[in-house]
Parts: sequence; structure tokens; C-alpha cells
Amino acid sequence: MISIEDAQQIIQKHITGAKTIEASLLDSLGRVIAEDVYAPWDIPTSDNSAMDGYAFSSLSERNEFRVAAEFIPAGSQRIAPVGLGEAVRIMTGAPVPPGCDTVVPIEDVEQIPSGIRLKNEMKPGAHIRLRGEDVEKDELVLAKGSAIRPQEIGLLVSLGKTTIKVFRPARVAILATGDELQEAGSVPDAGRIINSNSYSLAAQVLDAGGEAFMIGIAADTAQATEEKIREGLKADMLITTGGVSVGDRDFVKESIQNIGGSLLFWKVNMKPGKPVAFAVLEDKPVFALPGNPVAAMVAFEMFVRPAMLLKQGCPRIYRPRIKAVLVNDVRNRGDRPHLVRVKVTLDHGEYHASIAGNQSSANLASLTQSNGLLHLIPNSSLTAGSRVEVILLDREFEMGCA
Ligand SMILES: Nc1nc2c(c(=O)[nH]1)N[C@H]1C(S)=C(S)[C@@H](COP(=O)(O)OP(=O)(O)OC[C@H]3O[C@@H](n4cnc5c(N)ncnc54)[C@H](O)[C@@H]3O)O[C@H]1N2
Ligand code: MOO
Repeated sequence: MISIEDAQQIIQKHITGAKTIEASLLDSLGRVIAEDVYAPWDIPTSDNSAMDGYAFSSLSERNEFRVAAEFIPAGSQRIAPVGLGEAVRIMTGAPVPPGCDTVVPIEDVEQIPSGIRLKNEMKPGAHIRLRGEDVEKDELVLAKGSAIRPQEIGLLVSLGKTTIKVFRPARVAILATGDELQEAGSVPDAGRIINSNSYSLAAQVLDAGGEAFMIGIAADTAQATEEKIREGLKADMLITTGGVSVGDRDFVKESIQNIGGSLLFWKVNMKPGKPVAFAVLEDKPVFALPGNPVAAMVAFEMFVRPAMLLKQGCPRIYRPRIKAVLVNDVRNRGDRPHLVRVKVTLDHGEYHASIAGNQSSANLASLTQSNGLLHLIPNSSLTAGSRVEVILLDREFEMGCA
């Protein structure tokens, strides 16, 4: 059995060929930029007023001004220079006319018969946003590898872009295996279960920014499994679930090898998720995950998600690890490192981690009560109050849900 870290290293070495697409800006949200973006022009494009008020020259050296008849709303421009002793009514965002270097907000002036009088001492240069002060022409604005969030989209639009080159979503096929499985939406017959893994794994794929293709259930025969695996190779990577341990009907590893795949590892020293296998078949990574619902999802977290993120150009592929105060005592009597499901809460700026009930690899309900994994080494125990490191799977506690 290899360690989680060694398994991750092997996988990383076999993830190649991140592909790019030109995406419309809103479709690029959450993706990673695949090109350096330089500014084609300054932002702001001209010196402009930061306030609704009056623009004038600080060289006027006075506090009373005639007011020009012309008014400059945002979007218009005055070409004619403004003379000394003269002020022009200007709106926020409007270009400062020639001859002016200072703006005073409307509430800081008094109307007088000859024009306006400043209530306070003039501050030369005040309330003017200078051309290029946000972004200068030819500056590198967004570097390849940056994540696109709403603010990046806004900035790209302000630079005249409508599309952007991004790493495209990883296309991931998902194959469930096992004669005991029934399709979603049915009532399980005696001894059978609903194929929930295809859905939880597809949701994990979507959550990681990928495209999921559920290609159904392979019956427990080598031939059916091989046919379905071939179908899955149309995607960028394939996930199978079930049929990967040592049972008589565990055909997945054998099928991968029968059609020319090389198994790079089988069995990782972890609980849940031990029987994971990883192979490369026709240059495509194949992740053979266990059938137990929690084992499948945890194995996805540890191995498939980082591989997808790598393929999607993300510089950071592993979940953050946070320090939390442990709420309960916990013990690992087993001989494998245990990724214990915990519920992380944030209380007065401090993370707390409580054990999320039954830790059976089949118990999906307890995974709905958790958002973190605590790595507990074999034959060890921790007491309540200890500071522990937790792999944070999501920040659901910030979503305003109970
Ligand atoms: N003799 C041994 N038996 C087992 C070992 C072992 O080392 N020696 N390992 C155990 C571990 S650990 C796990 S995890 C499971 C994984 O086995 P498989 O990957 O072969 O999975 P299956 O046997 O096909 O199914 C296990 C379990 O999960 C349910 N399942 C399967 N597919 C789905 C699905 N698509 N949706 C929902 N639930 C699914 C299935 O009904 C079984 O209950 O093996 C242990 N055994
Ligand atoms: O390690 Mo299995 O993955 O116990 O559930």
C-alpha cells in the first residue's frame, strides 16, 4: 500500500495537456486565465472628476470664481480651456477640462451673485482621478494562472475584452459498476441499492469546475465493464466506482488491464478509500474508486479533484488546511491513517471541529454533517481541546444556512 502523498505524486505526473478555450467573459467565471493580459489603454482614460462639483485652476489663487455657462456631465467633454478665475460645473466621472487641475465638491461652495465662493481653503489637485492611475497602458493587468472572479471580469470589460483565453473544464466520465445497482429515481428491489455514487461524484466534478458525463452502470462481467470503460475514454479522464477490492466480482482492475491500461497503483494507506486504483489507459487517467459511498467521495477529494484542477490550470490544487480546536475525544484504533469526517464551525474567529458521527465508509448521511477531514494517524488518540489540522472541504458555515 502506498501513502496518500505518494499516490498524489504519481497522479500529478500523469496529468498532462491542459487545454484552453476562448470563453465569453461571463462563461469564464471561476476559470483560470491562460494568457497574460496587458492594458490596451489607460484607466481612467483621462483625468476626471471624483466628485460632483466645480473644476478650476489652482493657479487662480482666489476663493471666488465666475461660473462658466457650460456644464460637463459624465460622458461629455469640454475642449475649450477654462480661464483663470473661472470655474465649470462638473459631474463625477466627467473629464476635467483643459486649464483645470482641482475640483471642489458642490457642498463645499456657496452660491454668490458673481458665481461661487469656496467655503474652505483650496487644495490644489483635489478630487481629480488622474489618467492611468488605476491601470497604465501596456501594464500587465492579469497574469496567466489568475483565477477569474467577478472583479476580474469587470476589469477585463473595462479593457475592451468580451472574451478571454481560459483553461477549459476537465471532461470527466463516471461509470458505476455492480449488479446490485439500480438507476436513480427507482425504488430499490430486495437486496439492491440505488446508484447514488454516480450523482455524488458528478456533483463533485461540477463543484471542481469540470463537466460530468454519467455513462451508466456496468454489469458485473469483464466484458460489460470493458465496453463501458472504452466509452468513458472519450472524456479527458474516467472515474469508476465499485468493483475494485478483492471480491469475485471485482472486475475493474482486470478490465483496465485487459484493454491495455497500466495500473500505477492499487490500494492507498488510508481509511476510507483504501482500494483506490489509478491507471493510464490510452493516455487518459483512470481513477478506480471504491463503491462505498463515503470512500468514493473521499477518494475523489484526495485524488481526482487535484488532478482535475491541475488539468484546468489551477496553480493550487489541494484544499486548504486549517487549525481547529477539537471538540470531542477521538481515537484511531486501526492501522491505516483515518480521514475522520468532522464538522468545522467558525466561532469568534476560531475554527472548531466536532466529529461527525458514525465513521463507516458506507455512511453518506454522516458526510452531509461534515465539511472537513481530520487526518488521524494509526493507533493514536486526541483529546477534546487539542489543536488539530483539518482539511477544509467547503465553507458551508459561511453560507448563512443552519
Ligand atoms: N476481503 C476484503 N473485502 C473488502 C476489502 C478488503 O480489503 N478485503 N476492502 C473493503 C473496503 S476498504 C472497501 S471501501 C470496499 C470497496 O469495495 P469495492 O470498491 O469493490 O466496492 P463494491 O464491493 O462494489 O461496493 C461496496 C459497497 O458500496 C456500495 N456501492 C457500490 N457502488 C455504488 C454506487 N454506485 N452507489 C451507491 N453505493 C454503491 C455497494 O453496494 C457496497 O455496499 O470493499 C471492502 N471489502
Ligand atoms: O477504506 Mo474502505 O474505503 O473502508 O471504506
